[in-house]
Amino acid sequence: SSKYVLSHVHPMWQGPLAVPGGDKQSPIDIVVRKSVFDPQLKPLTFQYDPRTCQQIWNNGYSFLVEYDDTSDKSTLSGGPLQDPYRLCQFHFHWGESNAWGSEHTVDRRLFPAELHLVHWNAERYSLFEEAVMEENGLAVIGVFLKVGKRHEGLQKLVDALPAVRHKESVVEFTKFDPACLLPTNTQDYWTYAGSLTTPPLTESVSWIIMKQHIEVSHDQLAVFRSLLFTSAEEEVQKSMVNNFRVQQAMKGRTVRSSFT
Ligand SMILES: NS(=O)(=O)c1ccc2o/c(=N\O)[nH]c2c1
Ligand SMILES: [Zn+2]
Repeated sequence: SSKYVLSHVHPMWQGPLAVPGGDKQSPIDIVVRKSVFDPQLKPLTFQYDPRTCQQIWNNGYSFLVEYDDTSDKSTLSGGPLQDPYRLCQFHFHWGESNAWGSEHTVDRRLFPAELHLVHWNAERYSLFEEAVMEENGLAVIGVFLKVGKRHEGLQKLVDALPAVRHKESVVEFTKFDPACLLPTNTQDYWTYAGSLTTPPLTESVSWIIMKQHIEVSHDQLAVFRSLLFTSAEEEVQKSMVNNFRVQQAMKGRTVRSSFT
Protein backbone atom coordinates (compact mmCIF):
# COMPACT_ATOMS: atom_id res chain seq x y z
CA SER A 1 0.00 0.00 0.00
CA SER A 2 1.25 3.46 -0.72
CA LYS A 3 2.50 5.11 2.47
CA TYR A 4 1.36 8.68 3.04
CA VAL A 5 4.15 10.81 4.38
CA LEU A 6 2.77 13.92 6.00
CA SER A 7 5.48 16.50 5.67
CA HIS A 8 5.16 18.67 8.73
CA VAL A 9 4.68 22.28 7.65
CA HIS A 10 7.28 24.38 9.34
CA PRO A 11 6.68 28.10 9.17
CA MET A 12 8.68 29.71 6.38
CA TRP A 13 10.25 32.13 8.81
CA GLN A 14 11.96 29.52 10.89
CA GLY A 15 13.01 28.15 7.52
CA PRO A 16 15.81 25.61 7.27
CA LEU A 17 17.88 26.41 10.36
CA ALA A 18 20.96 26.65 8.19
CA VAL A 19 21.60 25.86 4.57
CA PRO A 20 23.46 22.51 4.56
CA GLY A 21 27.11 23.50 4.86
CA GLY A 22 26.05 27.15 5.09
CA ASP A 23 28.69 29.11 7.02
CA LYS A 24 27.76 32.61 5.82
CA GLN A 25 24.05 32.84 6.68
CA SER A 26 22.01 35.95 7.49
CA PRO A 27 20.66 37.71 9.50
CA ILE A 28 23.05 38.10 12.44
CA ASP A 29 23.43 40.09 15.65
CA ILE A 30 26.04 42.83 15.18
CA VAL A 31 28.20 42.79 18.32
CA VAL A 32 29.52 46.35 18.17
CA ARG A 33 32.58 45.79 20.36
CA LYS A 34 33.64 42.84 18.13
CA SER A 35 33.34 44.81 14.87
CA VAL A 36 36.63 45.92 13.31
CA PHE A 37 37.16 49.42 11.88
CA ASP A 38 38.44 49.16 8.28
CA PRO A 39 40.00 52.45 7.08
CA GLN A 40 40.00 51.11 3.50
CA LEU A 41 36.19 51.10 3.39
CA LYS A 42 34.99 53.89 1.09
CA PRO A 43 31.96 56.14 1.47
CA LEU A 44 28.80 54.76 -0.15
CA THR A 45 27.59 56.39 -3.36
CA PHE A 46 23.85 56.13 -4.07
CA GLN A 47 22.85 57.22 -7.59
CA TYR A 48 19.12 56.49 -7.79
CA ASP A 49 16.87 57.70 -10.62
CA PRO A 50 13.21 57.86 -9.41
CA ARG A 51 12.10 57.37 -13.04
CA THR A 52 13.26 53.72 -12.82
CA CYS A 53 10.58 52.97 -10.20
CA GLN A 54 7.94 50.69 -11.74
CA GLN A 55 5.58 48.81 -9.41
CA ILE A 56 4.78 47.36 -6.01
CA TRP A 57 4.26 43.58 -5.77
CA ASN A 58 3.03 41.49 -2.82
CA ASN A 59 5.04 38.29 -3.24
CA GLY A 60 3.59 36.55 -0.22
CA TYR A 61 6.68 37.24 1.95
CA SER A 62 6.83 41.07 1.85
CA PHE A 63 5.93 43.82 -0.59
CA LEU A 64 8.60 44.64 -3.14
CA VAL A 65 9.01 48.09 -4.73
CA GLU A 66 10.54 47.10 -8.05
CA TYR A 67 12.88 49.13 -10.25
CA ASP A 68 13.86 48.86 -13.91
CA ASP A 69 17.29 47.24 -13.69
CA THR A 70 17.88 46.79 -17.44
CA SER A 71 20.49 49.57 -17.39
CA ASP A 72 22.77 51.34 -14.90
CA LYS A 73 20.32 54.12 -14.06
CA SER A 74 20.01 53.41 -10.34
CA THR A 75 23.22 52.19 -8.76
CA LEU A 76 25.09 51.74 -5.49
CA SER A 77 28.88 51.94 -5.48
CA GLY A 78 31.77 52.46 -3.06
CA GLY A 79 31.72 51.08 0.49
CA PRO A 80 33.14 47.54 0.43
CA LEU A 81 32.11 47.04 -3.20
CA GLN A 82 34.55 46.61 -6.11
CA ASP A 83 31.96 47.30 -8.80
CA PRO A 84 28.76 49.38 -9.09
CA TYR A 85 25.60 47.35 -8.27
CA ARG A 86 22.19 47.94 -9.84
CA LEU A 87 19.10 48.58 -7.67
CA CYS A 88 16.42 46.01 -8.47
CA GLN A 89 13.99 46.28 -5.55
CA PHE A 90 13.47 47.29 -1.96
CA HIS A 91 11.26 45.68 0.69
CA PHE A 92 10.84 45.50 4.45
CA HIS A 93 10.61 42.99 7.33
CA TRP A 94 8.47 43.81 10.37
CA GLY A 95 6.80 42.38 13.49
CA GLU A 96 3.23 42.15 14.72
CA SER A 97 4.20 44.58 17.47
CA ASN A 98 6.70 47.44 17.72
CA ALA A 99 8.80 45.33 20.10
CA TRP A 100 10.39 43.29 17.32
CA GLY A 101 10.49 42.89 13.53
CA SER A 102 14.01 43.57 12.29
CA GLU A 103 16.20 40.75 10.95
CA HIS A 104 19.55 42.13 12.08
CA THR A 105 20.07 43.42 15.62
CA VAL A 106 22.75 45.66 17.18
CA ASP A 107 24.05 44.32 20.49
CA ARG A 108 20.80 42.29 20.57
CA ARG A 109 18.70 45.46 20.18
CA LEU A 110 15.61 44.71 18.07
CA PHE A 111 13.92 47.30 15.87
CA PRO A 112 10.25 47.20 14.81
CA ALA A 113 11.21 46.89 11.14
CA GLU A 114 14.11 46.76 8.68
CA LEU A 115 14.39 48.08 5.11
CA HIS A 116 16.40 46.14 2.51
CA LEU A 117 17.56 47.89 -0.69
CA VAL A 118 18.59 45.05 -3.03
CA HIS A 119 21.28 45.55 -5.70
CA TRP A 120 23.06 43.11 -8.05
CA ASN A 121 26.41 43.11 -9.82
CA ALA A 122 25.57 43.77 -13.46
CA GLU A 123 29.28 44.19 -14.30
CA ARG A 124 29.80 40.45 -13.74
CA TYR A 125 26.36 38.91 -14.29
CA SER A 126 23.66 39.48 -16.90
CA LEU A 127 20.62 38.73 -14.76
CA PHE A 128 19.59 39.20 -11.11
CA GLU A 129 18.65 35.49 -11.01
CA GLU A 130 22.23 34.63 -11.95
CA ALA A 131 23.80 37.04 -9.45
CA VAL A 132 21.63 35.57 -6.66
CA MET A 133 23.57 32.32 -6.97
CA GLU A 134 27.07 33.82 -7.12
CA GLU A 135 29.67 35.09 -4.66
CA ASN A 136 29.62 38.92 -4.62
CA GLY A 137 26.47 38.77 -6.72
CA LEU A 138 24.33 40.99 -4.48
CA ALA A 139 24.71 44.01 -2.23
CA VAL A 140 21.88 44.72 0.23
CA ILE A 141 21.63 47.96 2.23
CA GLY A 142 19.85 47.43 5.56
CA VAL A 143 18.22 50.37 7.36
CA PHE A 144 16.55 50.01 10.76
CA LEU A 145 13.14 51.61 11.33
CA LYS A 146 12.15 53.09 14.69
CA VAL A 147 8.63 54.25 15.64
CA GLY A 148 8.48 58.00 16.09
CA LYS A 149 7.58 60.88 13.85
CA ARG A 150 5.81 60.29 10.53
CA HIS A 151 8.12 59.74 7.56
CA GLU A 152 6.82 62.11 4.87
CA GLY A 153 8.68 60.36 2.02
CA LEU A 154 7.30 56.95 3.03
CA GLN A 155 3.67 58.11 2.97
CA LYS A 156 3.36 57.84 -0.82
CA LEU A 157 4.32 54.17 -0.49
CA VAL A 158 2.03 53.61 2.52
CA ASP A 159 -0.92 55.06 0.55
CA ALA A 160 -0.35 52.53 -2.24
CA LEU A 161 -0.21 49.43 0.01
CA PRO A 162 -3.98 48.74 0.28
CA ALA A 163 -3.88 48.08 -3.48
CA VAL A 164 -1.50 45.13 -2.90
CA ARG A 165 -3.18 43.69 0.20
CA HIS A 166 -3.18 40.10 -1.12
CA LYS A 167 -0.35 37.82 -2.26
CA GLU A 168 0.33 38.10 -6.03
CA SER A 169 -1.25 41.55 -6.36
CA VAL A 170 0.68 44.23 -8.27
CA VAL A 171 0.08 47.94 -8.60
CA GLU A 172 1.85 50.53 -10.76
CA PHE A 173 4.10 52.76 -8.64
CA THR A 174 6.35 55.38 -10.21
CA LYS A 175 8.67 58.28 -9.51
CA PHE A 176 9.69 57.16 -6.03
CA ASP A 177 13.22 58.08 -4.93
CA PRO A 178 14.46 55.41 -2.49
CA ALA A 179 17.19 57.80 -1.32
CA CYS A 180 14.48 59.46 0.81
CA LEU A 181 14.51 56.31 2.98
CA LEU A 182 18.23 56.56 3.79
CA PRO A 183 19.47 58.00 7.11
CA THR A 184 20.31 61.69 6.93
CA ASN A 185 22.69 62.36 9.83
CA THR A 186 25.44 59.92 8.94
CA GLN A 187 26.49 57.27 6.44
CA ASP A 188 28.27 55.14 9.05
CA TYR A 189 27.72 51.42 8.39
CA TRP A 190 28.74 47.88 9.29
CA THR A 191 29.46 45.34 6.55
CA TYR A 192 29.82 41.55 6.44
CA ALA A 193 29.54 38.62 4.02
CA GLY A 194 26.16 36.87 4.27
CA SER A 195 23.16 35.40 2.53
CA LEU A 196 19.62 36.04 1.42
CA THR A 197 17.28 35.81 4.42
CA THR A 198 14.53 34.12 2.38
CA PRO A 199 14.83 31.20 -0.05
CA PRO A 200 17.04 30.37 -1.84
CA LEU A 201 19.16 31.61 1.16
CA THR A 202 22.21 31.70 -1.13
CA GLU A 203 25.47 33.13 0.29
CA SER A 204 25.81 35.83 -2.35
CA VAL A 205 25.24 39.02 -0.33
CA SER A 206 27.58 41.82 0.72
CA TRP A 207 25.52 43.18 3.62
CA ILE A 208 25.80 46.90 4.41
CA ILE A 209 23.86 47.81 7.59
CA MET A 210 23.45 51.55 8.30
CA LYS A 211 24.22 52.55 11.87
CA GLN A 212 21.62 55.37 11.89
CA HIS A 213 17.95 54.33 11.86
CA ILE A 214 15.08 56.22 10.23
CA GLU A 215 11.80 57.08 11.98
CA VAL A 216 8.31 56.16 10.79
CA SER A 217 5.01 56.67 12.62
CA HIS A 218 3.05 53.96 14.43
CA ASP A 219 0.21 54.44 11.92
CA GLN A 220 2.53 54.00 8.94
CA LEU A 221 3.82 50.72 10.36
CA ALA A 222 0.23 49.62 11.07
CA VAL A 223 -0.47 49.78 7.33
CA PHE A 224 2.42 47.32 6.72
CA ARG A 225 0.63 44.96 9.13
CA SER A 226 -2.65 45.31 7.20
CA LEU A 227 -1.08 43.39 4.31
CA LEU A 228 -1.75 39.67 3.94
CA PHE A 229 0.48 36.64 3.28
CA THR A 230 -2.49 35.00 1.56
CA SER A 231 -4.03 35.45 -1.86
CA ALA A 232 -7.57 36.71 -2.44
CA GLU A 233 -8.81 33.14 -3.15
CA GLU A 234 -7.68 31.59 0.13
CA GLU A 235 -10.39 31.15 2.78
CA VAL A 236 -8.17 31.85 5.76
CA GLN A 237 -6.50 35.27 5.54
CA LYS A 238 -3.17 35.59 7.37
CA SER A 239 -1.75 38.99 8.35
CA MET A 240 1.65 39.71 6.90
CA VAL A 241 3.62 40.16 10.14
CA ASN A 242 6.78 38.66 11.68
CA ASN A 243 8.25 38.10 8.18
CA PHE A 244 11.83 37.94 9.51
CA ARG A 245 14.24 35.03 9.68
CA VAL A 246 15.82 33.71 12.90
CA GLN A 247 19.40 34.85 13.46
CA GLN A 248 22.26 32.69 12.21
CA ALA A 249 25.69 31.75 13.62
CA MET A 250 28.68 33.93 12.76
CA LYS A 251 30.87 30.83 12.04
CA GLY A 252 34.02 32.88 12.45
CA ARG A 253 32.96 35.84 10.30
CA THR A 254 34.01 39.39 11.19
CA VAL A 255 31.82 42.46 10.91
CA ARG A 256 33.75 45.52 9.69
CA SER A 257 32.76 49.10 10.49
CA SER A 258 33.24 52.18 8.35
CA PHE A 259 33.62 54.31 11.52
CA THR A 260 35.53 54.25 14.80
N1 LIG B 1 15.70 39.61 2.50
S1 LIG B 1 16.94 39.73 1.50
O1 LIG B 1 18.03 38.92 2.01
O2 LIG B 1 17.26 41.15 1.31
C1 LIG B 1 16.54 39.13 -0.07
C2 LIG B 1 16.83 39.90 -1.20
C3 LIG B 1 16.56 39.41 -2.48
C4 LIG B 1 15.98 38.15 -2.59
O3 LIG B 1 15.62 37.47 -3.72
C5 LIG B 1 15.12 36.29 -3.27
N2 LIG B 1 14.67 35.32 -4.07
O4 LIG B 1 14.75 35.54 -5.44
N3 LIG B 1 15.15 36.22 -1.90
C6 LIG B 1 15.70 37.40 -1.48
C7 LIG B 1 15.97 37.87 -0.20
ZN1 LIG C 1 14.94 41.35 3.13
